[in-house]
Amino acid sequence: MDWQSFYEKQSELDAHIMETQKMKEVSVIDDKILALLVEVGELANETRCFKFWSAKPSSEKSVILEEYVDGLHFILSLGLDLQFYYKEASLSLKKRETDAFLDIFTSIEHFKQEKSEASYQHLFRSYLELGNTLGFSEKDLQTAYQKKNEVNFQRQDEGY
Ligand SMILES: O=c1ccn([C@H]2C[C@H](O)[C@@H](COP(=O)(O)OP(=O)(O)OP(=O)(O)O)O2)c(=O)[nH]1
Repeated sequence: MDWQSFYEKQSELDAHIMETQKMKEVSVIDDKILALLVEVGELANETRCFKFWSAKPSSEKSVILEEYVDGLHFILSLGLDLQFYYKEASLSLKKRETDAFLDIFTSIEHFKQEKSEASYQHLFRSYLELGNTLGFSEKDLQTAYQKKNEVNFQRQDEGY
C-alpha cells in the first residue's frame, strides 16, 4: 500500500484545517488522541459486535468503513505531528472483533503514555488488524479515505 500518498493527503488536510480554524501555533496532539478514542467507540457501536444482548444487525459496510477511515485520518495526522510514518509489517491473524477493538484501545493508551516510534508502529498495526478483522481490503481503505478526505476539505470551506 502506498502509505506515503495517504500521509501527503492528510498533511494537506491538516494544514487546511489548522489554517481555517486559526490554530497554527497550537498543539492538538492530545485532542487527536481523544478524537481517535471517540472514533473507535463510534466504530464499535456501528458494528454492534459487543452487544450480545441485542439481535439487531450491524450497520452497513459503507457506514462502518466511513467510521473506520475517520480513525485512520487521526492516526495519520498524529504521525505527521510527531514525524512517525508507518512502515509496513506483517499483521496478526484475524481476531474476534471485540478482541481487535480492545487491542486498539490498549494501543492508543500506550501511545498516549509513550509517544515513541515503536508505540506508533504498534498503534498503526493494531488499527490495520482491526480493519482486517472487519473485512476491509486495501482498496476499500484507499477509496473510503479519499472520499472522506474530500468531505473534510469541503466541510472546512463551508464553515463546519
Ligand atoms: O486535524 C484534523 C482534524 C480532523 N480531521 C478529520 C478526521 C475525521 O475524518 C474528521 C472528524 O471526524 P467526523 O467527521 O466524525 O467529525 P465530527 O465533527 O465528529 O462529525 P459528526 O458530528 O458528523 O460526527 O476530521 C483530520 O483529518 N485532521
